[in-house]
Amino acid sequence: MKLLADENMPFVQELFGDRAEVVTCPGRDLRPEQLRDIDVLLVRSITRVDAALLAQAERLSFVGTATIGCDHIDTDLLARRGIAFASAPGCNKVAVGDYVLAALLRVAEHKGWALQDKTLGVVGVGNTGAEVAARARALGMRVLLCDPPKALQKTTDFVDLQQALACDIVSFHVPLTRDGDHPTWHLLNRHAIDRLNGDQVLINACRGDVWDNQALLARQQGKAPLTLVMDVWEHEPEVLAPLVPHVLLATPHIAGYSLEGKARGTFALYRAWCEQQQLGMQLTPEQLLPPSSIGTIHLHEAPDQALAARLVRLVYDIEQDDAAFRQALGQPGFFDRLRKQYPQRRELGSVQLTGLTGSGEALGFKV
Ligand SMILES: NC(=O)C1=CN([C@@H]2O[C@H](COP(=O)(O)OP(=O)(O)OC[C@H]3O[C@@H](n4cnc5c(N)ncnc54)[C@H](O)[C@@H]3O)[C@@H](O)[C@H]2O)C=CC1
Ligand SMILES: O=C(O)C(=O)[C@H](O)COP(=O)(O)O
Repeated sequence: MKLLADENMPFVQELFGDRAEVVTCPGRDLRPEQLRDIDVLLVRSITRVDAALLAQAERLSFVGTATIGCDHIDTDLLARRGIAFASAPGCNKVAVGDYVLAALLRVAEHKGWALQDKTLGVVGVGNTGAEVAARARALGMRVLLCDPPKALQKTTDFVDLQQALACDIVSFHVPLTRDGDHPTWHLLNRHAIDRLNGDQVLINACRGDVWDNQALLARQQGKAPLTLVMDVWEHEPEVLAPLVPHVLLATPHIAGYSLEGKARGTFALYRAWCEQQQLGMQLTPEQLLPPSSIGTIHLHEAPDQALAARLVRLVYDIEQDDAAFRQALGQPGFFDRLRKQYPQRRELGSVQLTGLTGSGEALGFKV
């Protein structure tokens, strides 16, 4: 049994190594001939799995992506060819929650805002969007939810996109889709961008193509620029460089890059593959993770916005990611290099709060 995995996927050897010969490679450059003798293919979001890539993959019986998004996989093709497929829904939703929480706190500092007076619109209320909504409520924000596919099921109160786009801060958490009843490609188009006011904040931690980046650049070069947080970019790994100086926080598609999130991603594929092979699992995700270097923090006051910002920064400093991005921008291959060499990042939940913990748990910490 031969397994080929993206080199940026941790714990593959630990999980699969006893049962398969594991080889790794850069996911962006995978070529059809490399799949000739491969039984199991494990990828991340940068590998397009389509007819061209699988043209010589005659032995392939399992494809897994250690990601939430699946827009890079031709799942119909896999089904037609009888190749089992697994993704990792929700694997890094906590990391995305941590990222957006850190972004909200930085935005508030930048604008001098008390977040409890502000409204957040969440566009796409699945695993990551719900996580973000919960963190924002813990900060005392009013949260409006926009999810037309879910609104059809009427499970809770939803607003339409126009209402969501009227919020002080709008955070996007939709899959990238180009057709169907609710396509998300350029959901934030020129028309929507033109209707926003200059005091508003937009966050994109889902897929770059959900926002029209050229239209945003035109807006940012005008009289009333928006405050932008961008983890994802149209045409990655390319970035519309002139847009970057107009972005408050710019990062290279790492919102989901906690160690825990990556471990859960690989583990989800391990579980699916074990089920397909009718094998028992030899490890749990917890066994893969080292202890957090911070450990426990004792609080003498319940976290308000300022203390929350300090606590979050101790565990995840989003400004460091932004600074690394700006420093490397323009260097050849900078986007993928930053992702490949991304420092080990732990989730807020790896830190235990004791004492006056207040909303600590809802913010994502362990209490
Ligand atoms: N930047 C990063 O590192 C990460 C990015 N992602 C991206 O975020 C996306 C969302 O992740 P999850 O929340 O886990 O997915 P999910 O599938 O749990 O939720 C997506 C939600 O979006 C809703 N939706 C679909 N079309 C919509 C539309 N036109 N308007 C409003 N809502 C719409 C769906 O009904 C669903 O509730 C993923 O598909 C992935 O592309 C996910 C993880 C990390
Ligand atoms: O899970 C997703 O969907 C993501 O966007 C991933 O967190 C991105 O990571 P890579 O697969 O691009 O390494």
